[in-house]
Amino acid sequence: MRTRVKICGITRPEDGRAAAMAGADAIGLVFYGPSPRCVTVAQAQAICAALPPFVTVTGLFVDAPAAQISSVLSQVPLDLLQFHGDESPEDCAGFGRPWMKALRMREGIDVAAEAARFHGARALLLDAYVPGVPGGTGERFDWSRIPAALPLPVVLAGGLSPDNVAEAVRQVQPWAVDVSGGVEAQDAQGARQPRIKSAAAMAALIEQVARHC
Ligand SMILES: O=C(O)c1ccccc1NCC(=O)[C@H](O)[C@H](O)COP(=O)(O)O
Repeated sequence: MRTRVKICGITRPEDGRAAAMAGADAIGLVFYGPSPRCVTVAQAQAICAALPPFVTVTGLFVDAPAAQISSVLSQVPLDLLQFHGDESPEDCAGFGRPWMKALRMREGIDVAAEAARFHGARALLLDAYVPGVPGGTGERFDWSRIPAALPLPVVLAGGLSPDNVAEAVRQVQPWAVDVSGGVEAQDAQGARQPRIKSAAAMAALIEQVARHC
């Protein structure tokens, strides 16, 4: 099975296109105000317009009001919703669109029970738990905590980069990997630039996935 790749936190049309050209299966658009990667509807529309076909556009929300999600859905051609907060299964299913649920791997979480609870999801996205930061943390979690047999496809997230994604794919064999900070551009001091992706890093990550899945 080929492991799919989603590049999350795209904020610029050229980065969406570069992700697609590098072979990304999906991109993520963050509709969460406090995120440094948040996009407006107009920015999201421009990114979508720049994409070739067959790239899944995912809209990410964190405990957003239903009216906000509906408003975005009426203006942006999202293929998939990603719920990254404390949404209930009913909240997630309320839009008539395919969706996946992010689980932050806090101490003691029962992933199998959560999978049963969110059985209507297309996938479970497993991400690092960092108190106070819902996502895009750049942190890894202990992949051995993922139960071997889950009833839903697993999207592995959290601190992945071209340097560790091969190990992640070998160890976890997820349906997909989801990467944000690990493919961001860096400034002269090596600090990540959250609104800019590195085309070279995206290509390197996708090549690593292709070679090791
Ligand atoms: O990217 C964000 O800023 C973000 C903010 C709030 C909730 C979720 C967010 N990102 C979700 C993603 O799907 C990321 O790809 C995932 O958390 C992994 O991020 P990273 O560790 O930086 O690769």
